[in-house]
Amino acid sequence: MLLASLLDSLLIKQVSGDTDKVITGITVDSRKVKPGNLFICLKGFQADGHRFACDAISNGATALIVETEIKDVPSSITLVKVPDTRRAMAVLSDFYYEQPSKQLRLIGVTGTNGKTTTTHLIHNILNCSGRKTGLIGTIHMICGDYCEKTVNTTPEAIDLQRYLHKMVDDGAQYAVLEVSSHALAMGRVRGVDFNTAVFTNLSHDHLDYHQSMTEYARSKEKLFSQLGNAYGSDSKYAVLNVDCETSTLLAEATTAQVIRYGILNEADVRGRYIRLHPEGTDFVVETFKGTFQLHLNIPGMFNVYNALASISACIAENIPLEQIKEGLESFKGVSGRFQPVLAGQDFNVIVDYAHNPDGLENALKTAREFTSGRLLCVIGCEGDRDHLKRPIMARIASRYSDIAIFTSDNTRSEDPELIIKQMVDGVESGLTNRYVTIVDRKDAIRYALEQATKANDCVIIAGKGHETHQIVKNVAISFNDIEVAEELIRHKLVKTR
Ligand SMILES: CC(=O)N[C@H]1[C@@H](OP(=O)(O)OP(=O)(O)OC[C@H]2O[C@@H](n3ccc(=O)[nH]c3=O)[C@H](O)[C@@H]2O)O[C@H](CO)[C@@H](O)[C@@H]1O[C@H](C)C(=O)N[C@@H](C)C(=O)N[C@H](CCC(=O)O)C(=O)O
Ligand SMILES: Nc1ncnc2c1ncn2[C@@H]1O[C@H](COP(=O)(O)OP(=O)(O)OP(=O)(O)O)[C@@H](O)[C@H]1O
Repeated sequence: MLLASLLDSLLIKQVSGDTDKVITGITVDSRKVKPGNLFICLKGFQADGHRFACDAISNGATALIVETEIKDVPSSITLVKVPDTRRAMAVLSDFYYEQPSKQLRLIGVTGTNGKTTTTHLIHNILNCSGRKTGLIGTIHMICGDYCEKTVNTTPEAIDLQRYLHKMVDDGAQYAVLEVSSHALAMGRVRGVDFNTAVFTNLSHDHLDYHQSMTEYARSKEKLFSQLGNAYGSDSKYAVLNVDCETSTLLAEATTAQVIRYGILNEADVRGRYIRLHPEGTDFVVETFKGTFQLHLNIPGMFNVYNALASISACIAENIPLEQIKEGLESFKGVSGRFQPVLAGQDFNVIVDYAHNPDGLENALKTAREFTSGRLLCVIGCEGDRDHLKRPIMARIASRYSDIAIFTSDNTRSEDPELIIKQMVDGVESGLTNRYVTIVDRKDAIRYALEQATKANDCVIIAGKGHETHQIVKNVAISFNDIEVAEELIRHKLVKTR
């Protein structure tokens, strides 16, 4: 694309140098620059991208977007100064990739918990009903047979627009996206034209980044206030959880039509007569379009909410109820979300991605529903992330399980022992016999599995779900809870036979 026409999309800029040149791609990472690329200098959390301008030029960048002055730039390099490079990145990427969100029906899902599950449910319903749909989220970006691992829940604008463009190229009609609060606060989805925005819930998390729950809620609000603003166009829907009080704020923030779902309160889409069992859930779905009986293959009350959210989003998209039911009933779950480990043992082992207080409490309460024996919980708290949730999560783990094993989880630059100590501080005084501390995660899992002796015992390994690494001293080490548990169970079985 010609640089001059790309720059037309930016309202405020100061340009020096030639704009009559072809841009071969846009990037924010000097290490990924290819000849002819436009390099955008972003101020990050650890580094300032302006510092890498020279590296970008050495790797072949022919134009730079900057926010602050940089010196010694060769005259052959076009320099474009803007007030905010992050905003410019979103606008340029949207334009460079031919505004793909305008060519797809886009459903965005936000909330503290349930984004990955709900997006996968919606994705399954739409694809099963013959509507080609792409997905972008914490685990991966998928479109048809194509799958790419993702780094962030919601990618930076450049990657996000590239993924959407690929979906358009592949003939997708829909895209379903996880929209994190970080992404909303940083403008990663600026200019993205959502048709439907879904809210799951809001509870304590990410307070290292958002500072307060009010600020956290305000960033979620952006998705709903943005609805209908970008490109205007036809009807937009806000799908809100009526049992979560933040929904009131979101309903006030949006001009879109609201569809409310829930269990406890009156709603447009409501779950009734719920029967929970270890392998799943049965319930009746009452909607303004009709009522149907549903069997879900994923357990837990929280998954009833996720299903209701996905039903509401699909109703907003005019999908017939029979097709919604079919898509939900054929859904087998998401990797690392309340995933049973089946390695020949007679007790239950579950790997779950619960990594905040509400998620952990839900996971433990769900496990308790079908555990008449001992419930053991392996749990750690991440380093360099929200310190405040550490004692709360330990309190929940020791309250709802018979033995909580406090261990490490992506400790990053922090001392694992110190994180565990901060967790222990949260255990209620009467429950100090309910926990042990084992720093090494594999040893912690081994201990939990050794404690499970009866068929009605259950081990829940929480926090890392599908992840395939542990970040220790800022270095990623290969580690997967499911594989580790399987290996240890087989070893235990060999020993006991
Ligand atoms: C805190 C945060 O959001 N960090 C994100 C950020 O990294 P950063 O700011 O540290 O980047 P940096 O290392 O300071 O670099 C600054 C700039 O210099 C560039 N650079 C850097 C080095 C170099 O040699 N050359 C170069 O050009 C970088 O590409 C970047 O543009 O930019 C990276 C690239 O886009 C992101 O992958 C990274 O997300 C990290 C992995 C992260 O953990 N983010 C979390 C907080 C996050 O965003 N989470 C939410 C989900 C939360 C949830 O719901 O659970 C998400 O959407 O993922
Ligand atoms: N609706 C819900 N309400 C509360 N907890 C939930 C809900 N759905 C899932 N959980 C819990 O949260 C964990 C993570 O679920 P999921 O991956 O779907 O959420 P997420 O919002 O995508 O999380 P992240 O953005 O961190 O990836 C699950 O393993 C489960 O323990």
